[in-house]
Amino acid sequence: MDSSSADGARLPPSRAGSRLCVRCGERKAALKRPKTLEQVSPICRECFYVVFEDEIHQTIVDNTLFKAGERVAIGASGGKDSTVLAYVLSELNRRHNYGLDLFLLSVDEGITGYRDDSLETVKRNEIQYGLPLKIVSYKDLYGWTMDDIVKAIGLKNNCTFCGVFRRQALDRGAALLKADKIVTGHNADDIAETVLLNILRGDIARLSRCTFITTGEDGPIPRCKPFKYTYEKEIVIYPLYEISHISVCIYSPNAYRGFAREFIKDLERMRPRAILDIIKSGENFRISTTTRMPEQGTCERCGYISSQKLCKACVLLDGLNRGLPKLGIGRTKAGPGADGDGKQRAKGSERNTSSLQGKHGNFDF
Ligand SMILES: Nc1ncnc2c1ncn2[C@@H]1O[C@H](COP(=O)(O)OP(=O)(O)OP(=O)(O)O)[C@@H](O)[C@H]1O
Repeated sequence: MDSSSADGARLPPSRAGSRLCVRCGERKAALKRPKTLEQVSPICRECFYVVFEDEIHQTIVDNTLFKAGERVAIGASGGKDSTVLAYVLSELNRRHNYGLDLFLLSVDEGITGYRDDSLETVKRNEIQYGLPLKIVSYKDLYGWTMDDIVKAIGLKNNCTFCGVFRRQALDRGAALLKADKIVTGHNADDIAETVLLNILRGDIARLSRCTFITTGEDGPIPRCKPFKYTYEKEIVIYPLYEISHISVCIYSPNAYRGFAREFIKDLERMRPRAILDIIKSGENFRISTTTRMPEQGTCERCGYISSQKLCKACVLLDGLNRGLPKLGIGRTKAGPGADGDGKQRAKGSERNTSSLQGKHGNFDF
């Protein structure tokens, strides 16, 4: 796979041959860990695998992410993060006897030339890792593919639909699997970006929860992020063998998140710790007691978690089915789920946390 984005991690050949790994002191150093460039570098490949996996195990243990006997659905997109997550989690489950039943769960958004390709990767992973795979599709769940939605609405707001539907589709797929938890491949870079984006949008509700390693404990199925402290650059250089499918969604304009991403990459180049520090800043934000937060309830129509009378997915679907696809797009004071008179559940909340255009339509996970 192309690891060029992990710039600086590999030692140039001349220096690689000349130094021993600072961890084992035996093998030749092969790379500088992107996360700890200055401190514990350079190390050999074998030691890199060990520290990479050990850190994830430690994150799982320190945060009590799982209990023995749980059924865990791995959100598997076929991309690098979730592919590495599926591999590492199945290894750690075996090695440390977590006692988990692991499943791959994929959402087929119906994006021709993108998701159909990456689903092939997930199908290969099903065999390679011996994990049962469940695929749920927007077409089956909502009657619309993303290709249909883009035809109806164009490229501008399509990420909003995709993000909202995917979130719920993962919940629905996990319910079909009778899963106790969903894990996703969101990594430290993703979380740092989301902290910044929520600050830039003044979205206090999301800012307060976007650094949580586990979310949705009050919802149908909690979600957790075992890669919360794992750097993207390390995920890129980790794979023991080729991950052939890395592609970018053909419908994602991605502009705003793209700026945040580039900004964080620049900071990381100057100071690798910057990513962890941004996450820490997000964690340490204290919300003023006068800030009223949205009240969590359930959607009157489909029963899914919602801070409005109707959940965002139902509002968006309503618009699509009524030929008014823009209904529910945008951030209105009344909010998409508000009833006719604009009444919300979030009494006087500073901001309605409805649709925010972003990588996945909002800056939540
Ligand atoms: N279509 C999907 N089906 C199942 N899970 C998904 C899907 N899309 C995203 N996810 C989950 O959400 C996580 C973050 O998704 P995102 O689209 O931000 O991709 P990413 O950061 O490029 O991750 P990946 O490399 O795994 O695609 C993924 O790692 C995966 O766990």
